[in-house]
Amino acid sequence: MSRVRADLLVRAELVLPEPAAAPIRDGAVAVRGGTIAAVGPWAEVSARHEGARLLDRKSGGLVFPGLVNAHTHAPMTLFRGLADDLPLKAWLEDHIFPAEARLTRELVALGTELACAEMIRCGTTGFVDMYLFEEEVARVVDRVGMRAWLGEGVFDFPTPAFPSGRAALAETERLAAAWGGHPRITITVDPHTPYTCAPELMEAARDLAGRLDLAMVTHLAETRWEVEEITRRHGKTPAAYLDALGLLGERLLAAHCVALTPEDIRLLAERDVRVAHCPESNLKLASGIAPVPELLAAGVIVTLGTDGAASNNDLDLLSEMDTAAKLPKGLHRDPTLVSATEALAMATTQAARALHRPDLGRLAPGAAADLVVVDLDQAHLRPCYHPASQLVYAARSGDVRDVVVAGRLLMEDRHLVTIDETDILARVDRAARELGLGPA
Ligand SMILES: CSC[C@H]1O[C@@H](n2cnc3c(O)ncnc32)[C@H](O)[C@@H]1O
Ligand SMILES: [Zn+2]
Repeated sequence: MSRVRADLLVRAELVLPEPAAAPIRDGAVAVRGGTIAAVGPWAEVSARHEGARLLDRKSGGLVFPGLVNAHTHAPMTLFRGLADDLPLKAWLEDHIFPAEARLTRELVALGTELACAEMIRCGTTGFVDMYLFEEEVARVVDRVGMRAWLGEGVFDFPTPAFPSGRAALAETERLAAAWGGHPRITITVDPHTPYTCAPELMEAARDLAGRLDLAMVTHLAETRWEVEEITRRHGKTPAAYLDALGLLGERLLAAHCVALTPEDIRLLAERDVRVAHCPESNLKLASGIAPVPELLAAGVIVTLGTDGAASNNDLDLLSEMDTAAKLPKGLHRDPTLVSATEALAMATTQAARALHRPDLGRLAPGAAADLVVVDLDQAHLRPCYHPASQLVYAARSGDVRDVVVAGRLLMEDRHLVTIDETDILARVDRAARELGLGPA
């Protein structure tokens, strides 16, 4: 039988095609032209495919779908550890906004490259980002090879990037035209929050997203303060307020969703809004704990995000999955809530559903070739009864050995292929000193 040519063959001790699937022992993934050509036992896949390259991880390799960070602010790596142990409002208004006033395009690019290095090392292949000078984020993502959904942050006040929310929306339209058709980059419309955007700006964002058929990203119901403030201004909860403005729908990915009423949860489910749960950021800023079991029971698609590195303080989805799985167990004293499989699904298959990309989040013929190899040959990862359990409850970022996005190796044997990490670390330290934000 003649064999089909593949660009890359990955052989592994275990292949986990999707969170709830049975793992394939001595399995393989064949990659051709950025997509997956075959997944199955090595004997079958290698009988039908010859690979230009073989990544042989038969000894200790666990292959699984790449993780998607559904909510972050990548360039905020530059502000990691700058203002800890504060509540959201003081953190943002007294520390982060003043620091962001000093941002330049170059700093945003630098912070993004640092973020990409960190995320790839943690098994993340794609991320959803909202920030300032987002074109710089796009340029770095294009060069580094990750997958991303990127939106210029829209505020109702001037930022170093744009003088007004309207100007930021105009930039969004320009970005959508400039990056439309890119194989890995998708532009989104990103009004910041219900309390930093006036109703008219929210409506303009909604109209732009509808006209260009783009997804929207916003922060929603992050704190009790936000609920009180929006109720005072508009007489409604933030979710009901956005619904009255026509923003709630399957187009919207809403980050946080901590301070929700039972009616809000029903509304989000009815409108098919997608939620990016950010448990570690919510804990650190003392915002509270999102009602994830209730959202899941109502049928809401829940994904997982780290938020920015200034509120987390890392971009590690492996530890975020661990937190997401344990938090509801402790809160409700119920160990059955959010299983390891469900937590892994939030970062893979559910993220794909939330982002309207059925070709992501699983390893199957025709799916995008975004995959990760973890090295199981370590004391804290043996024995391996359930791969999903290992990934959620035991794996750490240093265990990630290889990362492939759209068929391209971005990390091979723990070496970042598309990022000069030594150079980035040196430049980041220099930039942090020059920014002069830390202690004197
Ligand atoms: C409009 S660009 C993004 C904007 O969001 C800020 N930000 C970071 N984390 C949070 C959060 O948890 N809630 C609200 N806003 C946040 C970031 O600093 C940028 O200014
Ligand atoms: Zn955020």
